[in-house]
Amino acid sequence: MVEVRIPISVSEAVKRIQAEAGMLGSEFVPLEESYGRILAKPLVAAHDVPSFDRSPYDGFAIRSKDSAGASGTNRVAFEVVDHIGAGAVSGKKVGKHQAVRIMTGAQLPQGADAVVMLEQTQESGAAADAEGAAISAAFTIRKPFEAGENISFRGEDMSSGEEILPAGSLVHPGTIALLATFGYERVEVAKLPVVGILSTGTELLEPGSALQPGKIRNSNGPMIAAQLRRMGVRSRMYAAAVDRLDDMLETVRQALTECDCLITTGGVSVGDFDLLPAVYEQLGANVLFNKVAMRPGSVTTVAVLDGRYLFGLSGNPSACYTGFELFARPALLSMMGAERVYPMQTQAVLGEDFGKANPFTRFVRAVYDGRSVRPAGFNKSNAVSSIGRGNALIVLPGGTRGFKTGDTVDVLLPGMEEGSSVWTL
Ligand SMILES: Nc1nc2c(c(=O)[nH]1)N[C@H]1C(S)=C(S)[C@@H](COP(=O)(O)OP(=O)(O)OC[C@H]3O[C@@H](n4cnc5c(N)ncnc54)[C@H](O)[C@@H]3O)O[C@H]1N2
Ligand code: MOO
Ligand SMILES: [Mg+2]
Repeated sequence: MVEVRIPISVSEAVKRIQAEAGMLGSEFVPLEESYGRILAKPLVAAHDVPSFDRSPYDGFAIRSKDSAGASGTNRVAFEVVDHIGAGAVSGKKVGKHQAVRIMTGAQLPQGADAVVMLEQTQESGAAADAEGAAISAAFTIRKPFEAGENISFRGEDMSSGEEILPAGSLVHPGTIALLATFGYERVEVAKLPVVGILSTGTELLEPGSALQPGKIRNSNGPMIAAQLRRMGVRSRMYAAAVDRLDDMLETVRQALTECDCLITTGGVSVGDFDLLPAVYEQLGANVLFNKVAMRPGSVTTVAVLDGRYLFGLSGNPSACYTGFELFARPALLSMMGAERVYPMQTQAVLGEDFGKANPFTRFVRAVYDGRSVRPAGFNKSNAVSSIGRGNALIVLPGGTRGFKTGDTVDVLLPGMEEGSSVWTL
């Protein structure tokens, strides 16, 4: 008798998995190695940014009150008493009708409360500064300035003590800029899970091998390694396992002593050589589910043993890809305390009819161009082409109807950093 499995919804599957996520703890890494990691602590501003009032323009720092009454017919003149670039601090205090020639980023001199852009002045009386560079000794303006005009104020970006990012944030290039701003040489980030990958199937050959009758090359193993890498996690690749229970059990047992999580592919369905169900049983693992109301990947099985996840992804490549993004990735991110564990979602206009109805929720490998989305070709569970061509997954809820060109559909965007091929703005 073939085992009858009861399918659960995708969201119930995600919920059961997420409920099991244990935290991995944290470690310190050098700033330059923190890219792609998850912050273990909130990032709090250690000082005001900017930490001094500064000029946002190349121009002249003046006292605004001296500009009162300036107009096209009544130009007001200033004497230039100093000349500073960013990094320099003027020792002068700006007095009545005086100005300091100041470049973008330089600290505002004492006494000044406004900056006149170079373009807003008419310069006269050329002279030279200490280094011999030409400066204008005087200039006139034709409009009054308000106190605070053209000033980048201390603390306007961030004020000391303010929480800028919560714990669980992904360290992206902008985060690196923040960390550097506050002088972090080392950053406290979540430990990375050690993730094992075991491809199962007597039919599997390594990518370097010539094809043989009845055999195929193992594409799931390298694919999962890359899916992990895309989220900053390195993997431990186990040699593909033939479909023999004792060997497989031994490899899985070994892997569980070395890894926080083991991802297997293949052998989770009801076939005579689908041995993962027996492996889970022999290990005494707690199987969270073994059937999900989704296509592809309905046979995806997830179990836990001693706080370790066992992801039994389907052997079919499209199902394997989808199962990783929907189930394994969020779980691994939760182990790292990440804030945003689920794939980026959007909605788009369907660019092609999708006639067939299906009672299960479908995840169709697709190409998304920023506006519309269309299936990426041959789209069966065993397809490799559509995962290779696609950059998105169309989500078609289960039901009795098909979908038409122009329908608005939900879209998942794994690997957002890959970007778009068209400029949509
Ligand atoms: N009688 C039934 N048969 C099947 C059912 C079912 O419910 N009843 N489910 C089907 C569905 S749905 C799927 S999906 C597959 C799942 O199969 P398994 O997860 O058990 O995986 P395998 O049987 O090992 O392999 C399936 C398929 O994928 C190829 N494969 C396996 N590993 C890899 C790899 N590392 N790289 C590339 N391709 C791989 C394998 O050669 C098979 O062609 O079961 C259906 N059957
Ligand atoms: O699990 Mo299968 O991929 O639904 O076709
Ligand atoms: Mg099978």
